[in-house]
Amino acid sequence: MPAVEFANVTKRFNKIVAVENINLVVNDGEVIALVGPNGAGKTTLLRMAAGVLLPDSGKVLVYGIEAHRAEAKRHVGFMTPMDRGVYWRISALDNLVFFGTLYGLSIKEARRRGLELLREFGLAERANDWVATYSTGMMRRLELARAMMHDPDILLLDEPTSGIDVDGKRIILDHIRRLKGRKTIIMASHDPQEIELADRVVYLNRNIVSTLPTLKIVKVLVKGALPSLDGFRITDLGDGSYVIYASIDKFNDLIKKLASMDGNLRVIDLNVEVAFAERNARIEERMNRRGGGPWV
Ligand SMILES: Nc1ncnc2c1ncn2[C@@H]1O[C@H](COP(=O)(O)OP(=O)(O)OP(=O)(O)O)[C@@H](O)[C@H]1O
Repeated sequence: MPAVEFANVTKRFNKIVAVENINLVVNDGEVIALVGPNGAGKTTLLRMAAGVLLPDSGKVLVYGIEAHRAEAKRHVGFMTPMDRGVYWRISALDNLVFFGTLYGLSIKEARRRGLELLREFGLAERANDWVATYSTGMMRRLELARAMMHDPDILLLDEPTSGIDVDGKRIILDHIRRLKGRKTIIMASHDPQEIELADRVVYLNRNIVSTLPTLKIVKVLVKGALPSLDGFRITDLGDGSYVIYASIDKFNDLIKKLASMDGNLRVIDLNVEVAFAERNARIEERMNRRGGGPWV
C-alpha cells in the first residue's frame, strides 16, 4: 500500500486554484522532492497530507486512511514552513514534551525522547532556553525535532534548511540522509542540496508538470567580475552577469569557489527549474549540433 496517495486532488482558496487534479503515489520508504516556483502549491500539498487542510475534491490518503483522520495523523510528522510550529514563550524541551504527550507519550518518555533529539540536532545546551531566544537555524532544527517526537513513518518537510547557516544545514541534511530508506519523506524545496537527497523529483505548478528520477544541473546567476572557472559552463549575459551551470555533484565545489572569490561577485539567483535531465539533454543536443555555442 502506498504511504501517501493524492487522487484527483484539487484545492482552491476563494478564486485561487492552489492545486488542480493532482495524482501522485508516494511509496513506502521513498524520498520525494516537490519542486516548483513560488505559489506552485507545494505547501498546500504537504498541509493536505498532514491532514490540516482538506481538499475541495479528490482524496488524500495516508496508508489508505483519509489524511485528516487521527489514525492517519499518527503516521505523519509535519515540519511546518518557517517557525510556526513551536511555542516561543516556553523552552525547547518543554515544547517537545508538550507535543510528545499530545501524541500519547508519557511525560517521562517525552522528556527522554526530547533530550535525545535535542542532542542529535546540536541543541542540548539550549534545551531549557525559551524558543524566543533561538536563531532561525536553531528554530528549524527544533521544528524537525518536534516533527520527529512520535517517530512517524512519514515526514513532510517544508523547505527544511531554508534560511539557515552551513552547520545547521549540514545537521539537518545529514539527519535526512540517515532516515533515507527507513522513512517516507516528502519535501517541498528550492534547494539543490535538499533535492539531491530525493529518489524522485516531482515538478509542480498547480498540477504535476513532470516527474523525474534525478536532478542533473543547477543554474546559478552571478553578477560582478567573474574570473575563469575551470570545469563549469558559463554564459555571459552581457550586462555584467553570468549564468554558471553546475552538475549536482559539482554544486558544492562551485559554491566553495564562488565563496572564495572576492567581494566583487554576488550570487543573484539559483534556479533548479530548468535543471531537469530532460531539458538538460535537449540543451546538450542543441549544443552538440551547434558545435558548442552559447547556452541561452
Ligand atoms: N491560506 C491561504 N489562503 C489563501 N490563499 C492561499 C492560502 N494558502 C495558499 N494560498 C495560495 O495558494 C497558492 C499555492 O500556495 P502554496 O503556499 O501551496 O505554494 P508553494 O508552492 O508552497 O509556494 P512557495 O514556494 O512560495 O512556498 C498560492 O497562490 C497561495 O497564495
